[in-house]
Amino acid sequence: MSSRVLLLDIEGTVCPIAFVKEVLFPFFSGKVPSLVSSGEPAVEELLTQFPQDKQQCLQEYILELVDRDIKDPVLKQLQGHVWAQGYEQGEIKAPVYRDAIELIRRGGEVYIYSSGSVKAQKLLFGHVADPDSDRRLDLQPFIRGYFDINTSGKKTEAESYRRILKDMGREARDVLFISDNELELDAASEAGLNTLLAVRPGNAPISSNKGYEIVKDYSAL
Ligand SMILES: CSCCC(=O)C(=O)COP(=O)(O)O
Ligand SMILES: [Mg+2]
Repeated sequence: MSSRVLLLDIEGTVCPIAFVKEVLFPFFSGKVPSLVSSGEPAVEELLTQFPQDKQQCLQEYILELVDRDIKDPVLKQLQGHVWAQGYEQGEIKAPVYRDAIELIRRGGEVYIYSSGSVKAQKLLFGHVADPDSDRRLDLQPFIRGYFDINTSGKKTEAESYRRILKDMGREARDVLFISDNELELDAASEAGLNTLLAVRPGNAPISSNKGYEIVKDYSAL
């Protein structure tokens, strides 16, 4: 398995779901009032992409998207913009699992595919909490490429994985996709990728009837 190209999900696969739901999302939600009134051109440009009938109640609309964990491409870009401040000011560090850090550092071909924007992904892997000190680790040099719902489409659609393979210039049989989400594995399998179901502490219970091979520890990969 070590020669395979790896395509890794983030939330529930390389870091705990709680980091996204209890740290990143609340950090963003707390900044929404100042975000919508910031007048920053880049932010304004994104806000205008939300539906016309939501323009009068943008704050409530954005907070509802976050609460319902809607994978909206505009929301994901706004989140990346806000999280940048948190990472750069040292308020946020990403608790990537120790065995995921080792897997990524091992020097194989590693790609990331997350609903979080490419900008948010680069921030996360550039600001990883060192499990052995209070320093931060930068894993970006070990990652070949990043894919998100803007670059490649929804993670639950096979076509998205076909686009990713084309961008990587790889055959499906050479790529191993690891995710905690069986719907994502369904789509990746339909596109012909190899798959593993990540089972980590804090993940939602898995449905027992799909039969995906499970991985609980990445040290054997
Ligand atoms: C780039 S970290 C933020 C992750 C995020 O916003 C999210 O919605 C989680 O999606 P994933 O596809 O990584 O499960
Ligand atoms: Mg996930």
